[in-house]
Amino acid sequence: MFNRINQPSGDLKPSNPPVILDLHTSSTSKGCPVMQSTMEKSVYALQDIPNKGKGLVATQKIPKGMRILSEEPVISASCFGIDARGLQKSIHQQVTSMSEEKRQAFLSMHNIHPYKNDAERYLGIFQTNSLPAETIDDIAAIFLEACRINHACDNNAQKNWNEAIKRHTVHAMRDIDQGEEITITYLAPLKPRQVRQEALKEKIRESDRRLMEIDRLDTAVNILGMDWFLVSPSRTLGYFDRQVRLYQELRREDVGFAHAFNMAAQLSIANGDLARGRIFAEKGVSKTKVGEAPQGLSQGDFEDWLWRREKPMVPGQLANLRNRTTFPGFASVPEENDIDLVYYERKETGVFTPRRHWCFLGEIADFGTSVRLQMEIKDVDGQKIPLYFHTDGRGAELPPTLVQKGHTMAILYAQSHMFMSMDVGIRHEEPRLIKIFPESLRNLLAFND
Ligand SMILES: C[S@@+](CC[C@H](N)C(=O)[O-])C[C@H]1O[C@@H](n2cnc3c(N)ncnc32)[C@H](O)[C@@H]1O
Repeated sequence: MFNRINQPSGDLKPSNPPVILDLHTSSTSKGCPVMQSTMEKSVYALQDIPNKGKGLVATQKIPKGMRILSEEPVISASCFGIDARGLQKSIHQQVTSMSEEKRQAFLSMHNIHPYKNDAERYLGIFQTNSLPAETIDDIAAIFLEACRINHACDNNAQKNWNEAIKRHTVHAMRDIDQGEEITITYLAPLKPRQVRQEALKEKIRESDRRLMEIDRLDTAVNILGMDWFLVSPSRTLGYFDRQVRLYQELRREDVGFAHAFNMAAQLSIANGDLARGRIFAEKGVSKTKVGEAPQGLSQGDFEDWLWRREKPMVPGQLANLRNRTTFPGFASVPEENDIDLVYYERKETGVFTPRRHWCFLGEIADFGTSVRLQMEIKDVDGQKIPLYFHTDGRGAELPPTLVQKGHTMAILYAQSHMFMSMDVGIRHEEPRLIKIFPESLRNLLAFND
């Protein structure tokens, strides 16, 4: 079997003087074509690095925590349960079915293994460069850009396979200066499945502990009753301070996070501290995902939108796809674990059911199938979210001709779901509630207009 794949072995050849190559053009340099990354704007370039071959170098200052790249594999293979011949065949097939541009980029990668033919050469490149691409099962993969990152013991970036979006991501672990090489560590070996599962469970337990503490702090404020902001203001302010920190630790700077700032603003203003009140209110607003306010509405229609007043539909009236109450962006769909009374009402039986219809529209930006159909979809605000099919057919019930990039999904009663990876998206379970339009979202809105 091949080397443990996240530890490419090093050979220290002297290299040419540095040549900066923009990874985001389709130009070639020294027979080394490069691929377009998923990022809008590159923050790195491929460059010759003395004694290391090539590597990625920051083209601008990269702040700590920033996602440097997010990339899908071009080749992947299981490390276990396949013999060397089977692996070689699989890699060969994948390389020969690649586009010419990708194949050239693959062939320009480093290879420390001798070879006598194409199949051996492709396998050698795979073995020299592949990275893990599966959290649970042992899949290794080639990423044309991420695999160019060299090792350092004091690495400034961290690699990670993100199971929710099925992409390899690299984040800055500290501020990286312009011109500095981006490095990761190769040394963390893949741990046995049981250890990784336990680590994942521990991560979830830790996250649950923080969420429960946030909830307890909410309860503590509720117990104070109507006059919560007058009772022990500094202690109550401490509750919100703690909530904000917990949200930061959870990396969930979303609605709850903004709410904690808004509560701190109300508390400060009620106690005459207008300076803090204003700062907290501004922070609360800046942390809130703000969708577009509709343009060009009459005063009456604007007020209807503002207060979410619904006008009764007349029979035969076509739905207005621009109506954000009925067709909300992802930031406004209800959370799965909250009972949002804007969307749900309680029936006499005690069960909550949708009080009205809503339909989430999102254009397919990308899709793939491994265990199940999964997509990356872009909503009306341009937000990209993962969509996973947990239907009985795991997405196979959808006509393949319709599952195409650029087509638009319509999902009735969509809810947001937090996956184990902490990514937030849609977990879709009911085939009858989904429809695909063979049109871009932009075209649908244009037809609507
Ligand atoms: C995954 S590749 C990294 C990109 C590679 N430098 C290239 O030109 O494409 C791994 C190879 O890079 C080289 N390498 C990585 N880190 C190195 C280091 N710290 N010192 C020397 N060589 C290194 C070794 O040759 C290793 O086999």
